Amino acid sequence: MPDVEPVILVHGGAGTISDFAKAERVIAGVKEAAKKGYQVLRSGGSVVDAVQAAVELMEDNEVFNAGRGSYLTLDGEVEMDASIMVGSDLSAGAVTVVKDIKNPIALARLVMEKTGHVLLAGEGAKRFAVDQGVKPLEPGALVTPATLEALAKWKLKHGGAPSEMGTVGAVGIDSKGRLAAATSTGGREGKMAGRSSDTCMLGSGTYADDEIGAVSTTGHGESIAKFCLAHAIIRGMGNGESADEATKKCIDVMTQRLNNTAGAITLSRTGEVGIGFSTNRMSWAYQKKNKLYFGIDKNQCSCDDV
Ligand SMILES: NC(=O)C[C@H](N)C(=O)O
Repeated sequence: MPDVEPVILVHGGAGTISDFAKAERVIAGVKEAAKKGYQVLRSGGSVVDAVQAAVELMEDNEVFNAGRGSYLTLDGEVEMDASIMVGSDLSAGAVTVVKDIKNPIALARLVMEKTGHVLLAGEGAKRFAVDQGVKPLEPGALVTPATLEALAKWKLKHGGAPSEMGTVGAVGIDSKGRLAAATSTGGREGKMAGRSSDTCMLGSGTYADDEIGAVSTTGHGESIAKFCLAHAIIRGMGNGESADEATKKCIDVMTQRLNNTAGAITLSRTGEVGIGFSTNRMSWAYQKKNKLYFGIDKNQCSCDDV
C-alpha cells in the first residue's frame, strides 16, 4: 500500500446549537482537538494515541457533552459511555454508565489493552479504573451549572427539546494507512439512570477496520444503535461507495426509517474524508498537512493555515 497522507478528523456532536456564543466555543474546541491529535501523530504517537488525545481534550472542555459537561440523568448524575477501536487488528474497548471518571476514553483504552473484555459497566468499570491507578473524582465534580440548568429546563418541559450539546469523537489515519476511532458521551437529555448509549456499542458509535475505514457517530443513540450506523457506513464503503457518499446516505436512510437525527465522521482506508448530519448543525474539524478544515453548518467548509 502506498503511503497515505495522515488525517485527524473530529466531531463535537450533532444538534441544534442555536446559541451563537456557544457555537463559537464549540468550533474553537473541535479545531483545538483536531490539531492536538495531529500533533500527537506528528510527534511519533500512534494513530490510537492521536484519536484518544483529541477526544480527551474535548472531554475536558465543558462545552461538549462528554466528561465534564456531560448531560445529567434524571437523578442529576453524570453517567458516561466511551469506546475506542484500532483498525489494524480490530481490537476495541468500551465503558458504559461510568461515574466520576475524568476521561472515559482513557478507561475504554485500558479495557482494550488490559482486559480480555470489550465492554465494562458501572461499578465494575470504576473498580477496574482504580486497579489501573486511575483516581476517581469527587462525586459531582463533572456536573456544571449549564448541565444543572439543562436538566431543570428539561424537567419543566418534560422532554422534546433537541440537544444543544454534543457527544465527541475522532477518527484518524497515519501514513501507513492504520486507522483508529474513538467516541465519548454523557448520553442524552432526560435519560434514565443506567441507560447505555450507542457510543459504547461497536458498530453503532464507533468502528475501525484498516481494510475499509473508520467511523465515529453522534445523535439519537437509540436510533443509531438500532441501525448500527457506524457499521452501516463501513458496509457502504465496502460496497464501493466513497466515505462521504456512504456517510451521507446512511444518515439519510436512518433518519427516514427511524425518524430521528444523527451525524457521523468517516475516513476511508485511503484517507478520504466523509462528513454528514441530519441535525441543523454538527461541529467538525480535521487537519491534513498544514491545513485545518472546519465547519458547523450544512455545506460549510472553512480552512485555516496551521
Ligand atoms: N449527542 C449524542 O451523540 C448523544 C449520544 N449518541 C447518546 O444518545 O447518548
